[in-house]
Amino acid sequence: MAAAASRAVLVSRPVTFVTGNAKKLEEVKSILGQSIPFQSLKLDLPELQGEPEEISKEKACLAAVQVNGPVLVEDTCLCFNALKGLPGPYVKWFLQKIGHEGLNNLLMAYEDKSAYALCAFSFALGPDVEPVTFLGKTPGKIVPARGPNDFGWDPIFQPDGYDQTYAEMPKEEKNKISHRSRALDMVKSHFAEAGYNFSTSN
Ligand SMILES: Nc1ncnc2c1ncn2[C@H]1C[C@H](O)[C@@H](COP(=O)(O)OP(=O)(O)OP(=O)(O)O)O1
Ligand SMILES: [Mg+2]
Repeated sequence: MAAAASRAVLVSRPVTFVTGNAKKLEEVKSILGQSIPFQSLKLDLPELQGEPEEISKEKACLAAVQVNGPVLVEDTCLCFNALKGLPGPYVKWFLQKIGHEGLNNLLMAYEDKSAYALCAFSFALGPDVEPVTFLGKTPGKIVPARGPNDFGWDPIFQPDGYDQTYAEMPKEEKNKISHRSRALDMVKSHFAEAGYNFSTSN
Protein backbone atom coordinates (compact mmCIF):
# COMPACT_ATOMS: atom_id res chain seq x y z
CA MET A 1 0.00 0.00 0.00
CA ALA A 2 2.64 2.48 1.10
CA ALA A 3 4.79 1.58 -1.91
CA ALA A 4 1.91 2.15 -4.31
CA ALA A 5 1.02 5.45 -2.64
CA SER A 6 4.58 6.73 -2.95
CA ARG A 7 4.54 5.97 -6.68
CA ALA A 8 1.09 7.52 -7.19
CA VAL A 9 0.51 8.78 -10.73
CA LEU A 10 -1.79 11.80 -10.75
CA VAL A 11 -4.24 11.79 -13.65
CA SER A 12 -6.32 14.90 -14.16
CA ARG A 13 -9.40 13.12 -15.54
CA PRO A 14 -11.49 10.18 -14.34
CA VAL A 15 -11.38 6.88 -16.26
CA THR A 16 -14.12 6.49 -18.86
CA PHE A 17 -15.33 2.99 -19.73
CA VAL A 18 -16.47 3.20 -23.35
CA THR A 19 -18.99 0.64 -24.60
CA GLY A 20 -22.15 0.52 -26.68
CA ASN A 21 -23.41 -2.49 -24.68
CA ALA A 22 -25.53 -1.76 -21.59
CA LYS A 23 -25.29 -5.35 -20.30
CA LYS A 24 -21.50 -5.28 -20.44
CA LEU A 25 -21.51 -2.03 -18.49
CA GLU A 26 -23.82 -3.57 -15.88
CA GLU A 27 -21.40 -6.50 -15.38
CA VAL A 28 -18.32 -4.26 -15.22
CA LYS A 29 -20.03 -2.07 -12.59
CA SER A 30 -21.02 -5.01 -10.48
CA ILE A 31 -17.59 -6.69 -10.71
CA LEU A 32 -15.56 -3.53 -10.02
CA GLY A 33 -17.80 -2.19 -7.24
CA GLN A 34 -15.99 0.77 -5.73
CA SER A 35 -12.51 -0.59 -6.52
CA ILE A 36 -11.93 1.64 -9.57
CA PRO A 37 -14.09 4.78 -9.81
CA PHE A 38 -15.10 5.29 -13.42
CA GLN A 39 -17.67 6.98 -15.60
CA SER A 40 -19.13 5.46 -18.73
CA LEU A 41 -19.74 6.64 -22.26
CA LYS A 42 -22.12 4.88 -24.63
CA LEU A 43 -20.35 4.74 -27.96
CA ASP A 44 -20.23 1.92 -30.48
CA LEU A 45 -16.62 2.09 -31.62
CA PRO A 46 -15.55 0.63 -34.96
CA GLU A 47 -13.65 -2.65 -34.61
CA LEU A 48 -10.81 -3.76 -36.85
CA GLN A 49 -10.43 -7.34 -37.96
CA GLY A 50 -7.60 -9.28 -36.39
CA GLU A 51 -6.52 -10.94 -33.16
CA PRO A 52 -8.57 -10.11 -30.02
CA GLU A 53 -5.69 -8.26 -28.37
CA GLU A 54 -5.13 -5.97 -31.38
CA ILE A 55 -8.85 -5.26 -31.78
CA SER A 56 -9.09 -4.29 -28.12
CA LYS A 57 -5.96 -2.08 -28.24
CA GLU A 58 -7.21 -0.31 -31.36
CA LYS A 59 -10.58 0.26 -29.68
CA ALA A 60 -8.75 1.90 -26.74
CA CYS A 61 -6.82 4.20 -29.09
CA LEU A 62 -10.05 5.31 -30.82
CA ALA A 63 -11.80 5.77 -27.46
CA ALA A 64 -8.91 7.81 -26.01
CA VAL A 65 -9.10 10.21 -28.98
CA GLN A 66 -12.87 10.60 -28.53
CA VAL A 67 -12.66 11.12 -24.78
CA ASN A 68 -9.31 12.92 -24.79
CA GLY A 69 -8.46 11.29 -21.48
CA PRO A 70 -7.96 7.93 -19.75
CA VAL A 71 -10.17 5.16 -21.13
CA LEU A 72 -10.99 1.54 -20.54
CA VAL A 73 -12.56 -0.60 -23.28
CA GLU A 74 -13.29 -4.26 -23.66
CA ASP A 75 -13.74 -6.71 -26.49
CA THR A 76 -15.38 -10.07 -25.98
CA CYS A 77 -14.80 -13.22 -28.03
CA LEU A 78 -16.38 -16.66 -28.08
CA CYS A 79 -13.87 -19.11 -29.50
CA PHE A 80 -14.66 -22.66 -30.69
CA ASN A 81 -11.67 -25.00 -30.44
CA ALA A 82 -12.86 -27.13 -33.39
CA LEU A 83 -12.84 -23.95 -35.49
CA LYS A 84 -9.40 -22.86 -34.29
CA GLY A 85 -10.76 -19.96 -32.25
CA LEU A 86 -13.51 -18.71 -34.61
CA PRO A 87 -15.98 -17.02 -34.49
CA GLY A 88 -13.88 -15.30 -31.80
CA PRO A 89 -14.16 -11.49 -32.06
CA TYR A 90 -16.80 -11.85 -34.81
CA VAL A 91 -19.29 -13.65 -32.56
CA LYS A 92 -21.47 -10.53 -32.36
CA TRP A 93 -22.22 -10.70 -36.09
CA PHE A 94 -22.61 -14.48 -36.10
CA LEU A 95 -25.09 -14.15 -33.24
CA GLN A 96 -27.04 -11.44 -35.05
CA LYS A 97 -27.26 -13.44 -38.28
CA ILE A 98 -27.56 -17.09 -37.23
CA GLY A 99 -28.52 -17.00 -33.54
CA HIS A 100 -27.91 -19.61 -30.84
CA GLU A 101 -29.07 -22.48 -33.00
CA GLY A 102 -26.86 -21.46 -35.91
CA LEU A 103 -23.85 -21.20 -33.57
CA ASN A 104 -24.56 -24.75 -32.33
CA ASN A 105 -24.97 -25.95 -35.92
CA LEU A 106 -21.50 -24.67 -36.80
CA LEU A 107 -20.18 -27.45 -34.56
CA MET A 108 -22.48 -30.16 -35.90
CA ALA A 109 -19.73 -31.77 -37.98
CA TYR A 110 -17.34 -31.90 -35.02
CA GLU A 111 -17.21 -34.09 -31.95
CA ASP A 112 -15.33 -31.37 -30.08
CA LYS A 113 -17.82 -28.86 -28.64
CA SER A 114 -15.25 -27.22 -26.38
CA ALA A 115 -14.89 -23.46 -26.45
CA TYR A 116 -13.58 -20.58 -24.42
CA ALA A 117 -14.88 -17.14 -23.59
CA LEU A 118 -12.20 -14.49 -23.89
CA CYS A 119 -12.27 -10.94 -22.68
CA ALA A 120 -9.66 -8.36 -23.66
CA PHE A 121 -9.67 -5.13 -21.64
CA SER A 122 -7.42 -2.32 -22.81
CA PHE A 123 -6.56 0.72 -20.79
CA ALA A 124 -5.01 3.88 -22.26
CA LEU A 125 -4.01 6.89 -20.16
CA GLY A 126 -4.72 9.22 -23.09
CA PRO A 127 -4.70 9.61 -26.88
CA ASP A 128 -0.93 9.45 -27.28
CA VAL A 129 -0.22 6.66 -24.82
CA GLU A 130 0.18 3.01 -25.85
CA PRO A 131 -2.68 0.97 -24.30
CA VAL A 132 -2.05 -1.97 -21.97
CA THR A 133 -4.16 -5.10 -22.43
CA PHE A 134 -5.45 -7.69 -19.94
CA LEU A 135 -6.85 -11.02 -21.13
CA GLY A 136 -9.30 -13.17 -19.15
CA LYS A 137 -10.29 -16.63 -20.33
CA THR A 138 -12.94 -19.10 -19.15
CA PRO A 139 -13.03 -22.60 -20.70
CA GLY A 140 -16.32 -24.40 -21.34
CA LYS A 141 -18.47 -25.95 -24.05
CA ILE A 142 -21.19 -24.96 -26.52
CA VAL A 143 -24.63 -26.40 -25.72
CA PRO A 144 -28.19 -25.91 -27.04
CA ALA A 145 -29.55 -22.69 -25.49
CA ARG A 146 -30.72 -22.88 -21.86
CA GLY A 147 -31.75 -20.07 -19.53
CA PRO A 148 -32.87 -16.45 -19.92
CA ASN A 149 -32.10 -14.89 -23.27
CA ASP A 150 -31.11 -11.40 -22.19
CA PHE A 151 -27.37 -11.32 -22.80
CA GLY A 152 -25.65 -12.35 -26.01
CA TRP A 153 -24.48 -15.95 -26.15
CA ASP A 154 -24.79 -16.61 -22.40
CA PRO A 155 -27.46 -19.35 -22.96
CA ILE A 156 -25.16 -21.52 -25.12
CA PHE A 157 -21.95 -21.32 -23.05
CA GLN A 158 -21.53 -23.80 -20.19
CA PRO A 159 -18.33 -23.17 -18.24
CA ASP A 160 -16.22 -26.23 -17.27
CA GLY A 161 -17.09 -27.61 -13.84
CA TYR A 162 -20.69 -26.30 -13.96
CA ASP A 163 -24.02 -27.91 -14.93
CA GLN A 164 -25.50 -24.53 -15.77
CA THR A 165 -24.97 -22.21 -18.71
CA TYR A 166 -23.80 -18.63 -18.05
CA ALA A 167 -27.46 -17.58 -18.57
CA GLU A 168 -28.75 -20.05 -15.95
CA MET A 169 -26.16 -19.15 -13.31
CA PRO A 170 -26.94 -16.55 -10.65
CA LYS A 171 -25.17 -13.33 -11.68
CA GLU A 172 -22.88 -13.32 -8.59
CA GLU A 173 -21.78 -16.86 -9.41
CA LYS A 174 -21.11 -16.03 -13.09
CA ASN A 175 -19.23 -12.88 -12.10
CA LYS A 176 -16.88 -14.95 -9.89
CA ILE A 177 -15.63 -17.13 -12.73
CA SER A 178 -16.38 -15.25 -15.93
CA HIS A 179 -13.83 -14.26 -18.57
CA ARG A 180 -14.77 -10.65 -17.76
CA SER A 181 -14.10 -10.92 -14.02
CA ARG A 182 -10.77 -12.70 -14.65
CA ALA A 183 -9.63 -9.89 -16.94
CA LEU A 184 -10.91 -7.26 -14.49
CA ASP A 185 -8.91 -8.88 -11.66
CA MET A 186 -5.81 -8.09 -13.72
CA VAL A 187 -7.03 -4.55 -14.42
CA LYS A 188 -7.52 -4.04 -10.66
CA SER A 189 -4.03 -5.38 -9.88
CA HIS A 190 -2.52 -3.11 -12.53
CA PHE A 191 -4.28 -0.06 -11.07
CA ALA A 192 -3.22 -0.96 -7.53
CA GLU A 193 0.37 -1.53 -8.66
CA ALA A 194 0.57 1.69 -10.70
CA GLY A 195 -1.08 3.71 -7.92
CA TYR A 196 -3.05 5.93 -10.32
CA ASN A 197 -4.86 8.78 -8.63
CA PHE A 198 -7.67 9.85 -10.93
CA SER A 199 -9.36 13.18 -10.46
CA THR A 200 -13.12 12.69 -10.29
CA SER A 201 -13.94 16.39 -10.25
CA ASN A 202 -14.24 16.55 -14.03
N1 LIG B 1 -20.43 -12.00 -20.94
C1 LIG B 1 -21.05 -12.16 -22.10
N2 LIG B 1 -21.90 -13.16 -22.21
C2 LIG B 1 -22.59 -13.32 -23.33
N3 LIG B 1 -22.50 -12.55 -24.41
C3 LIG B 1 -21.64 -11.54 -24.35
C4 LIG B 1 -20.89 -11.30 -23.19
N4 LIG B 1 -20.15 -10.20 -23.41
C5 LIG B 1 -20.43 -9.80 -24.65
N5 LIG B 1 -21.33 -10.59 -25.21
C6 LIG B 1 -21.83 -10.51 -26.57
C7 LIG B 1 -22.23 -9.14 -26.97
C8 LIG B 1 -21.75 -9.08 -28.40
O1 LIG B 1 -22.72 -9.73 -29.23
C9 LIG B 1 -20.50 -9.93 -28.42
C10 LIG B 1 -19.22 -9.20 -28.07
O2 LIG B 1 -18.94 -8.19 -28.99
P1 LIG B 1 -18.25 -6.86 -28.48
O3 LIG B 1 -17.81 -6.07 -29.65
O4 LIG B 1 -17.24 -7.19 -27.42
O5 LIG B 1 -19.48 -6.15 -27.72
P2 LIG B 1 -20.42 -4.96 -28.13
O6 LIG B 1 -20.15 -4.53 -29.55
O7 LIG B 1 -21.81 -5.39 -27.78
O8 LIG B 1 -20.00 -3.82 -27.13
P3 LIG B 1 -18.76 -2.77 -27.31
O9 LIG B 1 -19.41 -1.47 -27.67
O10 LIG B 1 -18.12 -2.74 -25.93
O11 LIG B 1 -17.85 -3.31 -28.38
O12 LIG B 1 -20.71 -10.89 -27.39
MG1 LIG C 1 -18.33 -4.09 -30.30
